[in-house]
Amino acid sequence: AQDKMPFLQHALDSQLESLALEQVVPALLDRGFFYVDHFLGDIAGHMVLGQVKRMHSCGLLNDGQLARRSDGVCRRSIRGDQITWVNGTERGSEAVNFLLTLIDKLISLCVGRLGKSIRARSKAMVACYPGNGAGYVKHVDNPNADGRCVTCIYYLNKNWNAKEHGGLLRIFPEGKPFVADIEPLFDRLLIFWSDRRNPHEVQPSYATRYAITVWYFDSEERAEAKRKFRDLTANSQEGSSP
Ligand SMILES: Cc1cc(NC(=O)CCC(=O)O)nc(C)c1Br
Ligand SMILES: [Fe+3]
Repeated sequence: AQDKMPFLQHALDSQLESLALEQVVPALLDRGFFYVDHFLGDIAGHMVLGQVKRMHSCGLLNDGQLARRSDGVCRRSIRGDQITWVNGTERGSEAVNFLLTLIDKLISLCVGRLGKSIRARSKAMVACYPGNGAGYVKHVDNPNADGRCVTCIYYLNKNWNAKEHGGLLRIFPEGKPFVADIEPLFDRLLIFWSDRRNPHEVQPSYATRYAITVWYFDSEERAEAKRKFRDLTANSQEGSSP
């Protein structure tokens, strides 16, 4: 089927393959995170940005869901992003879908060498920090083996200047004497282990800050997490019946 593939598609695939094998895998194994600029290229990148802006302008991005405290106070300051979840098949998210297929290809090219069996991912979370100084407190994406093993974030912010706009993603690599400050630049793809190796925070943002995140599941860990969850709810059922 290779010879049937148009030249461009073939060239694209081999570019992704060398990105995966020569850059992503070594960086993830050595440092635990990696980012690449110009992932889609200007034209496709702008198409994704346009679709995200349209989602934002038609009010699709709601305030990030927060577990309400017992006193009902919603810690808006903890998480200031507005989000929506897309799977890419919705009308108006075709460019987002194209992005997701490329990230899927890139990750699938890496998994063999990462010693992980990644066969599934979350839907895509489209996030917007409105630029009112909101950020996201330091946290670990997957602190308790819920199955998420790799976090991929695609940034969409043209002419971002952290000195003026803040909004840095600061990663605190576990056990390392340094932090990594990553600017949320247009057409930048960031990949990192979702577990305790990479606590991270979004510093207060003073301009509109868009990002699209997907989480890839390690199938063993995911199955184990589901089993634990089933037991948990099963027990709680027993507990509740008189
Ligand atoms: C919903 C949700 C969002 C995020 N987002 C970030 O960490 C921000 C990354 C960035 O925009 O640079 N993390 C978790 C663990 C959950 Br859950
Ligand atoms: Fe996070």
